[in-house]
Amino acid sequence: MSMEDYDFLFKIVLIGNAGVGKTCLVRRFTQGLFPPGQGATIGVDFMIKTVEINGEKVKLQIWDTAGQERFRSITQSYYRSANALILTYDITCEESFRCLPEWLREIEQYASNKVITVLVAPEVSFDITSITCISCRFVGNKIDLAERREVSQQRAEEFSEAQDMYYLETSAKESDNVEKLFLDLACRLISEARQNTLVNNVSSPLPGEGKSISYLTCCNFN
Ligand SMILES: Nc1nc2c(ncn2[C@@H]2O[C@H](COP(=O)(O)OP(=O)(O)OP(=O)(O)O)[C@@H](O)[C@H]2O)c(=O)[nH]1
Repeated sequence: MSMEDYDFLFKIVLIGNAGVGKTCLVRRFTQGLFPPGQGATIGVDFMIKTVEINGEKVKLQIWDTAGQERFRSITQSYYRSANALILTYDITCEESFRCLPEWLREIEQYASNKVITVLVAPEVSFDITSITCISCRFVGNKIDLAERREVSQQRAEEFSEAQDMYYLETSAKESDNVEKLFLDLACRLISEARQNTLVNNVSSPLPGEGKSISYLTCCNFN
């Protein structure tokens, strides 16, 4: 991969319970489609999309992790070199929302210790007292199924405010807010890179490759 290919390269990792729609969000963004009969992700998968933002080429390496518990030890190893995490739940599945504190604990334990956001004490219903994390997005997917909604927008907003996380509701199926999710995140990462707040990382090996590649997080500081 030559450096001339892009001005920035960011690694974004999607996490959240099985079946919330992580793969569909990634495929909607990278391929512009809603895959039929999507099977569960096994371990970790990744896709790349290069976008242009304000005349600069931004390469997004998007890692789609399996939500199933049995893959957790594999997926955890991908958090550390992430520049951003997208924590996803399904608005029609209360359980996927109730598991969020567990995911936040995972982030605290396994993500980069580079502090960008300090999250404060959440609502009493959750038992996390404080957490630090890298740039995080909190996403409620499947808003096309509004009639089956189990988690109100207000509840999700309260949770995201308590955690100081940016919140967005999406539909991978209808393509609602999917571009916005990734492009806003890319903009934020560029501005963080410019402020020199991102650490240089070495990415995990690509599937099928036994070696690490050089990971350029920000080559364009002013
Ligand atoms: N109606 C609707 N269904 C969706 C949406 N996104 C995903 N789905 C469906 O939800 C199911 C699970 O989607 P996936 O993308 O495989 O979920 P995942 O989070 O990647 O699941 P794991 O790989 O097991 O972690 C599939 O049947 C999708 O068709 C959406 O925005 N709207």
